[in-house]
Amino acid sequence: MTSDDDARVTTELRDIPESDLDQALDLVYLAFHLKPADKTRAYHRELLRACSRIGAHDDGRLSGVAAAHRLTLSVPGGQLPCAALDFVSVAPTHRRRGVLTSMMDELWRRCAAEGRPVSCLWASESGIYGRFGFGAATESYRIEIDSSRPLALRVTPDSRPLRLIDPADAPALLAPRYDATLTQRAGRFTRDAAWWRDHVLDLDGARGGDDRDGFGAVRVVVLGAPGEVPAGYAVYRTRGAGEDRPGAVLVEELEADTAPAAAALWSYLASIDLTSTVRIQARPADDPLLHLVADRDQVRVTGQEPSMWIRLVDVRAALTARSWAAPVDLVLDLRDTALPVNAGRFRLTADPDGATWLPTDAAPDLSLDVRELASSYLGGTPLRRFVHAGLVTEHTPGAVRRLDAALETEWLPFTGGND
Ligand SMILES: CC(=O)SCCNC(=O)CCNC(=O)[C@H](O)C(C)(C)COP(=O)(O)OP(=O)(O)OC[C@H]1O[C@@H](n2cnc3c(N)ncnc32)[C@H](O)[C@@H]1OP(=O)(O)O
Repeated sequence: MTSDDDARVTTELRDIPESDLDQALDLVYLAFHLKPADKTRAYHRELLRACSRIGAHDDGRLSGVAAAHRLTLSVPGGQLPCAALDFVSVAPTHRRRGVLTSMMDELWRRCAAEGRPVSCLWASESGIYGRFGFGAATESYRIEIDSSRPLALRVTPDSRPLRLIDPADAPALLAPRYDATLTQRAGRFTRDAAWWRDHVLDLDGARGGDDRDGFGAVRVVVLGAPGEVPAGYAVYRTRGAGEDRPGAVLVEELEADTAPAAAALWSYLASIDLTSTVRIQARPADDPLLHLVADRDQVRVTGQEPSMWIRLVDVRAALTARSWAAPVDLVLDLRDTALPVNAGRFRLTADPDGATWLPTDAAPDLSLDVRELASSYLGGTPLRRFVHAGLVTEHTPGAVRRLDAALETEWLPFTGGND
């Protein structure tokens, strides 16, 4: 026991009214040790204003904040309303006394009231959210291309023209190409024009924009003739060489509809004069780039980390909303301590036409926790990895293989670095 454990505080949970947005931001900056520029604060204010906002109060004073963006998440075969948790902060005077726990309970109530079967987040620390039933559901690679020499490729690049466009025109031009990725990969969010402008392209520089580690203004290159939906595009910034560092290209987003289109964009980015390295912040683990290069030593994976965590708030709604790659009929014994309404023994019957999730008394084929189910839900980590790790129990030999085959997706789920 530590002194942290002795006093759970009585927390009054209320909506944070618009008049208290600045007070809420002050608490967020206190918890995250931030001192943002005025335009960044204004950007955060607008983001927070659009969120569902939970305030924890102790003796009338704000001691905790949790906010949820109302987003739509792509899942295999469809899309689901999602509560994307953000701005989670508890005053240092009130930490480890159950404030976050009570805000999470309120979040579940709001998800049920608003019909949001899933919640998601980016974790500031990986140790926090598993206890609330979140599992890491998408993963991203950091990649570096050695562009001091031409990028050697095994496929012929798409020969259509590459054009630099005005970033202000990008939301309208890029949206159709991006939207096509929603059906291809789970783990992506639908975007409106404001989300493109402020969040993805950072046109006003409120997210750090023009001065990210010396990288300059955002550039947008598209592949394809004017008037047609681009076959691909890249959002990037560049930095000239300094005394102790090479000139570099920083890729923030790249989408392409075919391997030749991707090859054309990667070749372009790796051939910009006065740069000798291409840094890519977030790519899917199954990025074709890793295979289409002729010399794999030219492309290095420099980091690998969990990206988005998800929580199946309404397990039945989430499971019956996704598509299934193969028929499966199994009994699952599901643990869910944070949301016991999901817990129990259920028969999952699924095939490519749909799924049912019904309570049963039959003996289970598998026992698992809701957080492992979350990690596998989008087609990310196969459940057998958790069997190997001793976290999922297989009672019927072969059951986990059958469930993995049904959960599998053609492409791994991915959530980009700028979402
Ligand atoms: C989606 C996002 O916004 S991520 C950002 C999260 N916020 C931050 O990192 C800002 C700085 N930190 C904070 O504001 C707070 O410490 C928070 C929000 C992380 C935790 O809030 P608290 O009110 O202290 O959490 P609470 O008391 O409800 O703890 C619940 C449980 O989580 C555990 N826990 C809380 N924080 C952490 C942590 N950082 N690492 C590991 N475990 C943690 C507690 O020990 C407790 O465990 P128990 O149930 O076994 O006793």
